[in-house]
Parts: sequence; structure tokens; C-alpha cells
Amino acid sequence: MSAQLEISNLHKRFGGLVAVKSVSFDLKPGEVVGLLGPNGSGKTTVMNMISGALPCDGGSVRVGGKDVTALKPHKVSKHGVARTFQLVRPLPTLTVGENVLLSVAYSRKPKWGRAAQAIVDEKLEFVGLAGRGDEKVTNLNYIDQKRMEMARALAAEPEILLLDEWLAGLNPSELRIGIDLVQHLQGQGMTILLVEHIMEAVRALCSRCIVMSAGEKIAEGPSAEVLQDPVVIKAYLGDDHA
Ligand SMILES: Nc1ncnc2c1ncn2[C@@H]1O[C@H](COP(=O)(O)OP(=O)(O)OP(=O)(O)O)[C@@H](O)[C@H]1O
Repeated sequence: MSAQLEISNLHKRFGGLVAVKSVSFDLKPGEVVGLLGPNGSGKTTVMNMISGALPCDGGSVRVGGKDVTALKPHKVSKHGVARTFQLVRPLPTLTVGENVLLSVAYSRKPKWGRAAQAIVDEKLEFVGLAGRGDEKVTNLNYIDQKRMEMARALAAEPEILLLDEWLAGLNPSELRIGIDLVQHLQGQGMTILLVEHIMEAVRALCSRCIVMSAGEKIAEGPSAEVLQDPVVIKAYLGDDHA
């Protein structure tokens, strides 16, 4: 099966710091792949380059065989890529539904009026916020903000979803709900790249993992193998644990 997302030799520098060094990997349609690594290893920078939020200093990003490397985020979105952010940043003056509605405009097949509202209602229901579209976003508790963030990403009707620590900060019962939601998307055939520190979620969701350390890819393979790889354990925990 050909790759749906192909990352080749991605490279990013911030002044003297090389944040991402020649990182390559790909995702097949319907795969859920974990992008792991200790803090500061370059995961979010990779996500930002895939989504067009940051220009690459080298390398390429292809979606469904098309080169999207130099495109701005709204153009990458038109190719079927959506993301959630580590910190949920809703537009505070808009309602929950209006926040989600904005994404419909950036969808691959933008809709207006009732058709757009139907998408908003469907996505709010999917994430567990049915009937709450008219609420102020400032009323939402933490997990509901996460749900809204997911609804916003899904309203763009992506084929590839980039989840940047979407499960972070949830308590154990909320985490179960969050994992179930991602599994539901998995069941629908969504291709997902998951940046995550919670190993319970990685084990439950990811067939395969890619691990970065200090900007480089240091491991890739089936999750069960990668999570036991001494090189990966050392990168996370230091020499004493390898
Ligand atoms: N806009 C920026 N300007 C300068 N340096 C940056 C910028 N963004 C990231 N960095 C640096 O690049 C490196 C990689 O950061 P990045 O956020 O991609 O790591 P990460 O693996 O996502 O970390 P975390 O797990 O903590 O989110 C870090 O050293 C970080 O400080």
C-alpha cells in the first residue's frame, strides 16, 4: 500500500540549534503511529512542519503523493491534514459551535449555512458535546476543551489527523474516554500521527512508533519492540536504565 503521509529528510534549525535533523518516516492509510521522544526532542517541530505552521529548512512532506512542503496551514488543510494543539486556544468570544464552524471553512469541501451547521453538530456529537454548541467556550472544563479541540480538527474533514499530546492532563477516567474516542476514529480508518508521553495511550493506540531524541530519529518499529529498545529507554531515562 502506498504511503498517505511521507516525510523525507525533514530539517529545521532555530539559530544555532538543529531542532530536527534529516527525519524521514511515512504513514500508510489508516495507520495510527506514535511519535515519541523526551521533551525538546523535536516532535512538535515535526508536527509544525507537516501542518505548514513552520517552514522546513530542508526535506519534504508529501500527502497522498502530492508535495505540500511549502504550503501554508490553510492549504495543507485542503489536502486533508488537520491537527490539534498541545495548548487548546479557542477563540474566547465565540461559542463552542462557532469555534468548530470556523474549521468547516478550511475543509477540503467547504460548506456554508445548514450544511456547515450539520457538520458542526455531527462533530460535537461525535466528541461528546452534543447540544452544547451555543455555550461559551469559557464555560468548558478541561476535557470538554479537549473535546472541542478534536471537534474543530474533525470539522475540516481530514484524512490525516495530527494529535499533539491531545490526551495530556486528563485524569484516568477521562483518559479512557479520550483513548476510546481515538480508537473510534481508528475504526473509521483515520490515519493518525500521535505525539504522546502517556505510554498507556501509546500501547492502546499505536501499532507502530517512531522515536526522536535531540532532533534525530533513533528508533522505529512495532510499539511493543520499540518501547523495550535499550536505545529508547536510555533516551528517555538516561544511561542508568539502559
Ligand atoms: N520557535 C522556536 N524557536 C526557538 N527554538 C525552538 C522553537 N520551537 C522549538 N524550539 C526548540 O527546538 C527543540 C525542539 O522543540 P519541540 O517543541 O519540537 O520538542 P518536543 O519534542 O515537541 O518537546 P515536548 O515533548 O516538550 O513538547 C527544543 O530545544 C525547543 O526549545
